[in-house]
Amino acid sequence: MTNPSTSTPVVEFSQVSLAFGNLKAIDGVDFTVNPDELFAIIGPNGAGKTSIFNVLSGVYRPQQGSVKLRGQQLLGMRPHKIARLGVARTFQNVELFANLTLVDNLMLGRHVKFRYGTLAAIAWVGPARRQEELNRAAVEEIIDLLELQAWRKLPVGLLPYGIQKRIELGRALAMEPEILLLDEPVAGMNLEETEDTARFLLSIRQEFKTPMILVEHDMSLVMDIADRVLAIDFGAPLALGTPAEVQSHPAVVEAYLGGQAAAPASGGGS
Ligand SMILES: Nc1ncnc2c1ncn2[C@@H]1O[C@H](COP(=O)(O)OP(=O)(O)OP(=O)(O)O)[C@@H](O)[C@H]1O
Repeated sequence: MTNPSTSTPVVEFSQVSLAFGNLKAIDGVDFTVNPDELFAIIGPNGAGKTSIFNVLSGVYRPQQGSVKLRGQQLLGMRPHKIARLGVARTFQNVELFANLTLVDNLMLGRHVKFRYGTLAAIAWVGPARRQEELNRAAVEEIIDLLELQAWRKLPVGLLPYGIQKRIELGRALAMEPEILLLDEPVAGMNLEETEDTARFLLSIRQEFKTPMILVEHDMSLVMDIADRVLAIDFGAPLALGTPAEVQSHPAVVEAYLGGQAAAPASGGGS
């Protein structure tokens, strides 16, 4: 596409370093995420993947570097402001309102982004009413896309784990994010649930064109669906490229397997 707004990177993460005392959680990490891109970050336990998400969402403030969302500097902004600008996130552990239903959880995702004046909301007039109709339509579209129709009635805390993870994905999507951060979306899932999740992530990209950053230990998922992969270890970048390039990169092989065999294999426990 030639439209400049679509060729500008959505995320520019430049020379970011973050230390806790002597421990370098992120050490000179650089990457960009392009519109429509499904970008993955891999690395052994403690490599710094969640810290990168925490920097992107404003939870951690790095000592060095720059983090831009569509050209706008995010460093120094509070997490709720960054969320409202369009950085949405799912967590390693499901974080939903357990007593609320699917629709209410998704509507809360909308309300993070699309607020209106308190008076208008109380009086339920004009823009507030119109916005709420739009919110509801958007939520129904997500329920259809993620095939969640069967799970409308019960509080989400009573639903199977894999469904809760899917609802959490739906809630992040309900914010119509500029970028979706997915922290181990298939952790704890069986093979069928993992394959479903891969399918839903590809559908999200196709239908909503939402750029995503995926942090995941399941290498077969990353290799199957990511456009580009960044591998890190001890906070520092090891390799950046297509899944095939990164999988066979000597530094990546060394980090995962001590150089004894070829490439991060499929399955967890990386
Ligand atoms: N708030 C903190 N205070 C001190 N150290 C921290 C903090 N957050 C992260 N770290 C450390 O920074 C390093 C990177 O942690 P991080 O959670 O980002 O790794 P990760 O790649 O996400 O690991 P995992 O795959 O196990 O989730 C680790 O050594 C971790 O102990």
